Amino acid sequence: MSEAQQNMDATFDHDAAISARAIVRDFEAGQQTIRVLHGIDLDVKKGELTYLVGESGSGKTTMISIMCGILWPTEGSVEVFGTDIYALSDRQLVDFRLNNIGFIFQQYNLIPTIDAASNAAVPLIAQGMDRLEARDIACEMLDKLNIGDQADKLPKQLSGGQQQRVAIARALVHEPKLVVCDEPTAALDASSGRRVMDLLREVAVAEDRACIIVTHDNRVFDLADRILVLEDGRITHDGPSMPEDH
Ligand SMILES: Nc1ncnc2c1ncn2[C@@H]1O[C@H](COP(=O)(O)OP(=O)(O)OP(=O)(O)O)[C@@H](O)[C@H]1O
Repeated sequence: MSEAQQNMDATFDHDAAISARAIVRDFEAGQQTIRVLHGIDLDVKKGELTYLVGESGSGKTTMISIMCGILWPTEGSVEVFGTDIYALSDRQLVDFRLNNIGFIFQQYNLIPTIDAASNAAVPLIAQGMDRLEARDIACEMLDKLNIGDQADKLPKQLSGGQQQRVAIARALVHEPKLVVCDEPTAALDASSGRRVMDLLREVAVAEDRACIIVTHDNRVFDLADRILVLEDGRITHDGPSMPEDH
């Protein structure tokens, strides 16, 4: 192990759900290189609902994409449940994500040709579960999200908020240890938004699990255990509630 690797290793919090160190991310824009993240150190603790909050363009989506193994950092390292994810092979990383992480993104990415229950069952089927058994479990999750009666409908027959709840069911159905969400309540009214956050807490937060949520939604800020504020690619606040000047 190199000296640099040893230094990096010493600084990881191996007991965290996510431990990110010195994360830099650059994007090429024409002739220019734009630095979007400026050396972020960040731990997401098990048993907590953590929010990542910040203005549009501050780097939130970039940061969570790096933390869950779908966007390589330009510099830095990320451990998820003690595994250095960018040291894995591509195949190992795909398997790691499938078995450990549930995603809820701004675009719901539902498969248009299959119904809501089959969409929600996708992670279980990918893990090898029998289709009918997977569908039953998916229907239970749709019920918890108050859209059990929409199970047989295609995505295009659902409203935006209903499609979002199918995407949420798909993220939670295989009970992943880490749930990563980008604006999960954006398309929902206030009471549905709080219900989703309650469900995320119920399913995604436990002694050995964690959930990190990017949100602008000040209607649900009081439901977080911990709030991180990102400004221009740097963490400027880390505490149990929003800073007073926001
Ligand atoms: N693939 C890309 N190529 C070039 N620039 C990018 C790329 N992805 C993101 N950016 C830039 O990086 C910056 C941060 O983007 P990011 O989506 O992470 O912000 P955000 O805080 O999630 O914003 P929002 O709240 O609007 O979703 C923006 O200036 C964006 O234009």
